[in-house]
Amino acid sequence: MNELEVKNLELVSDGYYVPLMEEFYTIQGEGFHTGKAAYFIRIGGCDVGCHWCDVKESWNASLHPPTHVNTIAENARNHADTVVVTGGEPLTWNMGPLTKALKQYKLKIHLETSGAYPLTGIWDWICLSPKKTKPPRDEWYQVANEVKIIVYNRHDLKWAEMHAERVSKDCALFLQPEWSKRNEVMPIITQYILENPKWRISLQTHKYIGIP
Ligand SMILES: C[S@@+](CC[C@H](N)C(=O)[O-])C[C@H]1O[C@@H](n2cnc3c(N)ncnc32)[C@H](O)[C@@H]1O
Ligand SMILES: Nc1nc2[nH]cc(C(=O)O)c2c(=O)[nH]1
Ligand code: SF4
Ligand SMILES: [Mg+2]
Repeated sequence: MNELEVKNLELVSDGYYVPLMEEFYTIQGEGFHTGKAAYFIRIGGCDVGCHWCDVKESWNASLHPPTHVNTIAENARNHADTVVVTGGEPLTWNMGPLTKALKQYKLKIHLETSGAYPLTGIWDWICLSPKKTKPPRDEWYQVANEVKIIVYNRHDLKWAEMHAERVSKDCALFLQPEWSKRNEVMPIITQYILENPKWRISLQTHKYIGIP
């Protein structure tokens, strides 16, 4: 690490600054809230290591500028009443300060997480997307509002059921094709949902319509 990278990591250590990769106003493309306008806040830093991750540029936190949570909240308030905090893995960092700053403006705060790290922050909606390389910590199962399993092959359906058994009874259950395997896994998913209708399909609709 060079001097600048070390300095950046020092700034983000308490959660008042976060490594901000990008922020953008778009339409939620996945899961329960698909189709809803939202302001996305993408935070850098992740060492979960999914080989098919579609934002690998987010992984190295020190490449993304430490940004004060009040600046992020100020930007967000001008766009939509819902923000989606994603990454990277946002829970790499203490999410207390960022969620508190967003709440000043009465924004609804949605989270995309793997659940690999401790729960911090105040959330209105939690999408838990478990990963085999670093499975969710116990505390995430009771608070997840939806679980979204990425299906890369047939074995992921067994993996999906393991998580379905652990979430609350109101938790919505989604199977989402891994993007590069979508043509192969779509028939497997559709057949599985017809036989197991507690599951729903989640497509990455933003990729089909060509928006961020
Ligand atoms: C990029 S991740 C960031 C948030 C967090 N690290 C996580 O994995 O939940 C956002 C969502 O995209 C999903 N995702 C990432 N790469 C994907 C891919 N190649 N195909 C389908 N979904 C993908 C993740 O499972 C997660 O639900
Ligand atoms: N439109 C849109 N919807 C999304 N839902 C989850 C996303 C993510 O990368 O976390 C995402 C994304 O990157 N774009
Ligand atoms: S946990 Fe999320 S951001 Fe991290 S590698 Fe996996 S999909 Fe990508
Ligand atoms: Mg995405």
